[in-house]
Amino acid sequence: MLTKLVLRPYSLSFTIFSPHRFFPSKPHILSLFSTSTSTQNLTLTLAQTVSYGPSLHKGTRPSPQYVPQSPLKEEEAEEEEESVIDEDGFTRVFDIAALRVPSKDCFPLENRLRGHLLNWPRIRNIARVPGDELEEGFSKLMGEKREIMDGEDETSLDSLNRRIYGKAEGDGERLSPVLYREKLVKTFDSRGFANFRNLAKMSRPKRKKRKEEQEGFEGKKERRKNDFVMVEVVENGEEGEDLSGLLGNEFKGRKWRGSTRLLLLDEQYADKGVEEMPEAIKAVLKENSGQSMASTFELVRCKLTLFYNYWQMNEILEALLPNGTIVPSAFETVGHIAHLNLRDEHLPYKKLIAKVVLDKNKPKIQTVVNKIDAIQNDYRTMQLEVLAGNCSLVTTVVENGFRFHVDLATVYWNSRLATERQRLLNCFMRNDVVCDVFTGVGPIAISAAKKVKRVYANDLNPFAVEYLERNSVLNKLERKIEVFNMDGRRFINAVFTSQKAQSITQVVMNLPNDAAEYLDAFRGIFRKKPKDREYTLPMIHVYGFSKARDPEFDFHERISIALSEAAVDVKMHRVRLVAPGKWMLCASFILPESVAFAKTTINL
Ligand SMILES: C[S@@+](CC[C@H](N)C(=O)[O-])C[C@H]1O[C@@H](n2cnc3c(N)ncnc32)[C@H](O)[C@@H]1O
Repeated sequence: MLTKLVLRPYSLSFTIFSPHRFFPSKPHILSLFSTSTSTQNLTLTLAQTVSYGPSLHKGTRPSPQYVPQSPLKEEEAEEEEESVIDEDGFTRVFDIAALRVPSKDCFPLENRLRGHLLNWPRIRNIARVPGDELEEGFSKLMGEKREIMDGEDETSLDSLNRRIYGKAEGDGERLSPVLYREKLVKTFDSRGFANFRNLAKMSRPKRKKRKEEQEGFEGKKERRKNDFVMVEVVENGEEGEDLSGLLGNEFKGRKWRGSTRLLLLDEQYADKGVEEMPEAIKAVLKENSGQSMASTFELVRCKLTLFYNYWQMNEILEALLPNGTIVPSAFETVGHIAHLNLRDEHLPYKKLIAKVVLDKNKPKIQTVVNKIDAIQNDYRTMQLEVLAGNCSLVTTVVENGFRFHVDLATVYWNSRLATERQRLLNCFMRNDVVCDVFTGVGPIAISAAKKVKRVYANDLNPFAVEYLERNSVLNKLERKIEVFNMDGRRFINAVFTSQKAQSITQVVMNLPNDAAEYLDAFRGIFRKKPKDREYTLPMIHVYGFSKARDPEFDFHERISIALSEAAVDVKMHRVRLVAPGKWMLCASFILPESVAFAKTTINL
């Protein structure tokens, strides 16, 4: 139990501090956590002592301009048209240590230091250092430089110097633009502008860059759209003056290092010096410094920034929802639609929850809906409210290799029945003829059509029938499916009193609320047929719900009553628990001869 508390540090801080940080009134930008330094420090201290890995309650916030906002009252939340999440409020900066090494040495070292590297979810423990990539030709020269340092070849040093410093400008190679700028900077003094008239122009940021800077917050947002992590080296101020104004941010610091990589070290080494590092790291540094006079490995301090995109859905919702609220963690998906089933306590925050679900599951999820009411109508369609994303409820679902177009506004679909449909399909043989009485958009009928001889598929809902026809064509099975649009009882009567009856071997009745009561339609269906001939009596698969203590017994009773037959040999299968104590069952049995040839029939 203690561990659970420890893993949820936010609950500690929420209990201790005022909840006013979570829900602002208008404007509708939702932020989290107070910025009060003492609060933050205490939160950090608590969090840091109790958990490993990144957390919204650890690290620091990058911007000091954060303004705490007043709580969002429930009435206001209900009025809310659209929730906008303050994504910047989720940015956290972590101080970590890293070994900066030449890129070519990186992978062997990664293997060697594996146990000491940062092991945070979704964070690569190797990071690039922007702006230190080296041109191919130049890296050759760098190679030569090392040789020279070992005292092997002096002419290469000359060539390198000429290239870097323009020592023999005019007689040497042309300087690269970067090196040329570097040279200018070195010779720049208070009279610099007189000597180098173009220098001011060169150091002025390009128009596009300037525009981005002016846009500030907006510009940054654009840059971060798909980013979730950023690693920056914290340059040592003593190393040299900051030339970024002249040379651009990429050339901050004057040391030219060539292509390097950062091996991010475990968070426990964040503030440790070389002496406090584990032996493995010390050994690597020692070996390297022994190899040449200028050590190429160095221990550096880094800032690792995690953005809104990094945090998972539950982390964001835990931070945003009031303390004690159960965080909605699961949802069903139907094609591009995420289907929530929110509790009453979530309703004031429904748009906010939907926005997070959308953000965290894009691009697969494009629309987030919530079920407004229990399914009550004849067509078993759901009353849905679109909470986020596009409003289209028409989508395409792929199930067991078949594609189905569905419009959740007008037809029934339940992805949770996929396994059951597959189980049923496994019961069918090549020679079967299947009769699907409550077919919907055809998930059973269409997949069966691929396997069996023929399918008769029926539904009362004209929209479902339209989609069934479309889906038959979409899956190139329209020739094997005959479609009907009538009430289930009439349909049973119509097919079993026609020539088709001879061939039908399987009947599927998937309308769990009422299907058992439709079984009376089978009474007397063969009564007009000569008794001396042989008939195939179909296997019926009928679905039903039961809340009884013995659901099988209860459902069996209902079937017997509907068939007016005391004992029926039934095979029961529990499909799934649809609610606490409520089972969905499938009963399979061969239609009893006494029922098929009964003299009494129902009135249609
Ligand atoms: C639970 S859905 C099952 C659909 C399909 N078998 C599936 O697995 O997705 C029940 C279907 O029965 C249809 N239905 C409801 N009452 C009906 C009736 N009296 N006659 C025929 N179809 C009916 C509904 O329109 C709905 O498509």
